[in-house]
Amino acid sequence: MGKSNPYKDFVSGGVGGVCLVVAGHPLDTIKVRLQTMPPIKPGETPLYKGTFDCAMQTIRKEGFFGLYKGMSAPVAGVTPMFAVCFLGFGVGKKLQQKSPDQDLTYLQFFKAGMLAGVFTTAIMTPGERIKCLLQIQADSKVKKYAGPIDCAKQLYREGGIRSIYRGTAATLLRDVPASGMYFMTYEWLQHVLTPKGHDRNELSVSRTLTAGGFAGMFNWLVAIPPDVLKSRLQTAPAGTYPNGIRDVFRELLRNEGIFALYKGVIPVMLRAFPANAACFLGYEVTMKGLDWLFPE
Ligand SMILES: CC(=O)O[C@H](CC(=O)[O-])C[N+](C)(C)C
Repeated sequence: MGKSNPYKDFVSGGVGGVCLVVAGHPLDTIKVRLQTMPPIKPGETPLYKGTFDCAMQTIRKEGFFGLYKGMSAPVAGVTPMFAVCFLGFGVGKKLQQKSPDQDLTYLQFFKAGMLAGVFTTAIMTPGERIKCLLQIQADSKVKKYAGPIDCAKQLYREGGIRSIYRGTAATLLRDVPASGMYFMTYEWLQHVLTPKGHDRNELSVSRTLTAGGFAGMFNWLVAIPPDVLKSRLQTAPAGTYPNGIRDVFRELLRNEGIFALYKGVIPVMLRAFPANAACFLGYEVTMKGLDWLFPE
């Protein structure tokens, strides 16, 4: 990414977000279902044996578009969220530069990414709460929520704005370090993959996809433990965890052990690469188009 312009960052980030959702939602559904399936007692078989089984059961019972359940909420939420995220990253970079052409260190990119994580929380938290609740409604006969708007209304009726924003601390815990990792990895790989004597703006599609895909995977390496806690907190009935994420963590350690923090890691990683490769490609292509239409 070159010099940042807040308007262009915002628009290109939004396009990146749409690309990310379309490429990644099916595996996100599997991830949430694996993370929130009921714990098994000795002698019982788990609801899903793994990623493949969860995908097959979903397709068999709900059709292929069962994997796309709850997608309208992320498209509506992820588009502005990625717009704000890339805007936040641009602001974070600008705040650390003494002149617009000054190169940043990787630590500075990490800090700019952390700021992006803070920027996105106001949109991310309700979006994730609604998305997770819709994704775990597997059976259409016992559907509690008709869709994202209905879900938001019911949550508001039940517990006001606090209910809609349940999981804010968990979302910050996930996204601040993860966003730092995300942007730092992308910047680093772009630098590494740019051939000597060339400009990073000339980077090929395949190299942009590679840098974006790995940025997504490194983001999730950091994000997945708080994400497991967040998904459980956001989908539990009201009052289950009076002390929030700490209670979820204690319960998880007691009942399932530390490795449960990496539940759903396979679908997360399978989704992370294509989704974020698509996201950064969407961002870069849009940015190039905007630079062409509105040169600085
Ligand atoms: C945790 C998360 O939402 O990660 C985003 C990438 C993805 O795979 O969805 C990146 N970011 C946290 C920067 C929004």
